[in-house]
Amino acid sequence: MIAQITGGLVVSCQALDHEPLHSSYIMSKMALAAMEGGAAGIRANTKDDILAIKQEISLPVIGIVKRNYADSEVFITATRKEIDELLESGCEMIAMDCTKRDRPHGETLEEIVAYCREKNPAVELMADISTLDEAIMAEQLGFDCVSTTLHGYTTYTSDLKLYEHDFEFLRTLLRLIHLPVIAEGNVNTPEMFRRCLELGAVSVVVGGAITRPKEITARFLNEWIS
Ligand SMILES: CC(=O)N[C@H](C=O)[C@@H](O)[C@H](O)[C@H](O)COP(=O)(O)O
Repeated sequence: MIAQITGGLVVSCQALDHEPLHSSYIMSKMALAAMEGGAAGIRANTKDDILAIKQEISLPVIGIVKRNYADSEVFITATRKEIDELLESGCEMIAMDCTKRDRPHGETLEEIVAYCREKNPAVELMADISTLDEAIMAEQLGFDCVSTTLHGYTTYTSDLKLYEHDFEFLRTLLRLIHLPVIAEGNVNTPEMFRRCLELGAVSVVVGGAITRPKEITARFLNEWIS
């Protein structure tokens, strides 16, 4: 999948159960619109959404399952249960939280990576990281690529945004990490997308700016109110 998305745009088509567009059918049509617009791949949440998307389009899919657990802050593909669901979805790549935070039920990241590799070695693995240390850990654990997904979304990075200081965090990863680096998180404009590729990101994942019309509407209004 990495070869297919290199130099291209991956569109994240996600709507959680509290969001207005929550529906596998709507996500499949979002994915179709993204494909017709020229996207190279799709990122999607849940087995049901991925199955619906795969019925509609032929693009490769990065699959995740977001699920909250009482005993952990990890919510993106946290345990073997989510890996099983994604392996049944037919997605080409699985993205999972690659932070050092404790996972639900005491499962470890090493165990989950080994489990997934054993069950289907053809499925590529993306490490969703928030810091440089976590990206280094992803290399040691044998992930196929890293994505900046969680930069700004862990308690210890919550005051940061990916685009700050001309994508300083992304530039640091590109200098020090040998795995392909994907830019993801708050890439909100075509200019930001271009900049990430110019800097050397292998690909860019864009979500809300394309597929979350509620957020887009609010952004327009915030411009006037503030
Ligand atoms: C932190 C987290 O839960 N990120 C999620 C990861 O799959 C999605 O909610 C984001 O939409 C995706 O990362 C793309 O980012 P943005 O929507 O900012 O372009």
